[in-house]
Amino acid sequence: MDLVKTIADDEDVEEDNSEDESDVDKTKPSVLSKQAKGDFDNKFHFVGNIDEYHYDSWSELAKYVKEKKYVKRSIDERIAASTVSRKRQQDDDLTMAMPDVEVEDDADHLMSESYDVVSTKDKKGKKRPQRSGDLAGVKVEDDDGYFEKNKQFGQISSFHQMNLSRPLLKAITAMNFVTPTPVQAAAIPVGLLGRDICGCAATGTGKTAAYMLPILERLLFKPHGSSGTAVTRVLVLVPTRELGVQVFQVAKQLSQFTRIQIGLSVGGLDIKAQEASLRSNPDIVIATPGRLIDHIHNTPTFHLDDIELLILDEADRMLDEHFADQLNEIIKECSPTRQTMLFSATMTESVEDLATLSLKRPVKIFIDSNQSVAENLQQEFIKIRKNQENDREAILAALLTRTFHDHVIVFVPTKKGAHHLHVLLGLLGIKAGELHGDMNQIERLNTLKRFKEDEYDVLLATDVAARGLDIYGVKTVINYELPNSFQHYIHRVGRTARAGRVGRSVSLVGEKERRLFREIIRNSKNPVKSRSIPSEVIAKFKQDLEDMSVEAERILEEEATDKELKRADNTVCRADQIMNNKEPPAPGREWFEKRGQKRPQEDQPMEPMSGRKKKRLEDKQHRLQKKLSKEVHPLNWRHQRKMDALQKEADFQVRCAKRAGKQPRIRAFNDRNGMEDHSKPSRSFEVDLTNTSRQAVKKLKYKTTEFRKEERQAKKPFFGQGGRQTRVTKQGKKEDGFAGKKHGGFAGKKQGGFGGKKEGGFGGRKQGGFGGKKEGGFGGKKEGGFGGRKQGGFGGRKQGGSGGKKQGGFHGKKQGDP
Ligand SMILES: Nc1ncnc2c1ncn2[C@@H]1O[C@H](COP(=O)(O)OP(=O)(O)OP(=O)(O)O)[C@@H](O)[C@H]1O
Repeated sequence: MDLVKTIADDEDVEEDNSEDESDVDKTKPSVLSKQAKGDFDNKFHFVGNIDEYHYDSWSELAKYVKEKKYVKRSIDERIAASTVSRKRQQDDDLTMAMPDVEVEDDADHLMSESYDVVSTKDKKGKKRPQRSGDLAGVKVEDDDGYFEKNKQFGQISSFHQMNLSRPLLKAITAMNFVTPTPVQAAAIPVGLLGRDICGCAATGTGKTAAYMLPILERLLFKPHGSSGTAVTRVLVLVPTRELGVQVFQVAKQLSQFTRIQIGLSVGGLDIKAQEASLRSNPDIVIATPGRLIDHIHNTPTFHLDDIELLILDEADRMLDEHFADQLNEIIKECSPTRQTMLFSATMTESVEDLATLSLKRPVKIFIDSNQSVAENLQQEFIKIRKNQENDREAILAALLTRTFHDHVIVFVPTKKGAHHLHVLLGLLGIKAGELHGDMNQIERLNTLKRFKEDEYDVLLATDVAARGLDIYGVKTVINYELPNSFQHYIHRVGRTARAGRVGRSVSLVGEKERRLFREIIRNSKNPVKSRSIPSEVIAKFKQDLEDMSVEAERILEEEATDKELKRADNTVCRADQIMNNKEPPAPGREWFEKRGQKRPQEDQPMEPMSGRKKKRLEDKQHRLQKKLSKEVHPLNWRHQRKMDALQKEADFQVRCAKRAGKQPRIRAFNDRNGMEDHSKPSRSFEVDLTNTSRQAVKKLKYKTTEFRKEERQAKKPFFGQGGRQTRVTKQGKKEDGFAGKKHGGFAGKKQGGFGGKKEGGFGGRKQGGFGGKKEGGFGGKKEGGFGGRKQGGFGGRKQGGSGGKKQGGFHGKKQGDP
């Protein structure tokens, strides 16, 4: 019998400290073991080097980027080609001129930055603000009782005190985060408690990790939603695409040792890849409002019903960008029992309103209202005098060539300006990239990637990069011109000196920007510096740039021509597709706002509509349908329109022919048409007969004469060479007649008559009678008779007969008979 062997006292026992994981698992409660299986990556292995932990989040992003094959040469390629040919030309010139002499550049000394004068500008009579407490400048507000005070705040000084799971702590170490930043120390414990947060912290203080860590911890602690199936439980809303991509990368890095799924839904990236990702219901979705609404409406199985955590990042910017309606729509779609965290760099009134609407008894964490620049930012300013405005390019070139060589972001006011500077600096040999709204999202992301990976030394950007962008190691921010407001300035210079690192900003200040300059000085805690570049250096760079301006123009023109050609090519391709494509195009994506029109919200009861309003709406729908059918089936639509016109004409002819075959009706005059009393219409005939007053007799006589005239006219032949009557009867005055005057008639061939083509009658086109378009009789449009529009007879509008408006007969307004 195999008994368990006991160990003898003198026996040597080999020490085995390793735990048998499977045994431990068996002793664990089932929920925990399930969690362990689900959350820890079984393929995980320890690595020897900490650098190996660093996660390449760009590769994760690759699936959302659909690379297009661009035929056109990139601007960098053009600059490189030009530089090579210029250098070759210069070498040739030099060899031809002085074959054996070594040339020393006289201007070499100008390249040394030691010639620049940098002086400190001290503020008069202003004391530096005092730091108070351990975490300077951090406040937890309890202003009006709506926000609750965070009692734990200030007690936490390390991530290990926060009860975070091991995979998260490991990721934090891998990202080289040693101690939490103030906003993280304050927000993470509150977030873990499941409380709503309204956070306000300056730019670059680590807000992303402050909300992402509690999210990840919650997902690890409670792996699946209440239903047990994969559902999207966390939604992070950000205002810009770049920020979305960045938050996605941070989230990926923090969750690298877990199995948490993260999806990205931002504009400009491949929509199909996003749809595929969202259909699998990732745990976290990071989105910009517009694209998210698109997916809610158009991606099957994707919805926000199971959202447990909603994050509104950079809320002030979202409200600035007029996302308010979209935000409301999204917030309404989320479950009302969710936890919400709102973060904003500034606490504006509209942000407070949003907080009141979307948060429940939030804890307000107020670190800094972003009213000053980072403590370790060195601010420098270069004065540009009125006559020096044209020197900005030369000054920038001097700064980038002599002083700030790499990791520089230059903020330029316009997209065009950024592009122009890209070419100029490129020709000077500076490795620069541009980032602005004229580029598509893929180009923008590529530029960012190349700047982050040190392929570019300088990033020329518009304000699109001013907020939220976190690029590791940016040493200098240069403001080519100061922005419009102090807030914008803080955001721009906040791209450097982030998370405790040092940085420098250099701003070119013109005469018109002096007011903002003074405001910056007033608000700066540290003394600022003034830099002046010697005039000979500026002159040298000005000359260099001037020499290159022709080449720069040529490159820009060449690029513009290429673009134009490409556009024309695209137009031809599209036209070709439309011509060849018989199939109706696939139905467009549904969207809640189209061309400024808001889609009626399903969850709101429709207001009762008045009859006129309803009619107008129906008409509009009808018109839209017509337009749509035109867009979708252009050929069918044209055919339909022709058929409608023919049908109308045929109906009209039938009606007229019927009328022509009948004797005109003898009617009593209805005094309702005259100026009589409208209140007693029914007995007017009797009244007329019995009324023996002088006025009544006169009137009756007049009417009888008129009636006889009409009768006589009616007896005249309707067909035949008719033409318009010179003497006008009931229908017209001078030029009209019932069946056209000169060229009219019902059946004329050339000059009137039925079916005449040129000057015909019935159906005549130009001067015809019945149905004639221009000078026709019956139905003529311009000078026709019956139905003529301008000078026509019956129904003519201008000088027509019966129904003519201006000089018409029966209903004529101006010169017609009654
Ligand atoms: N605890 C930490 N220790 C060290 N670095 C950190 C820590 N937390 C965040 N960082 C780093 O600080 C930088 C700024 O973080 P983040 O982008 O989250 O700031 P932010 O407040 O969201 O800024 P912005 O308002 O500009 O978007 C990042 O590079 C991040 O890696």
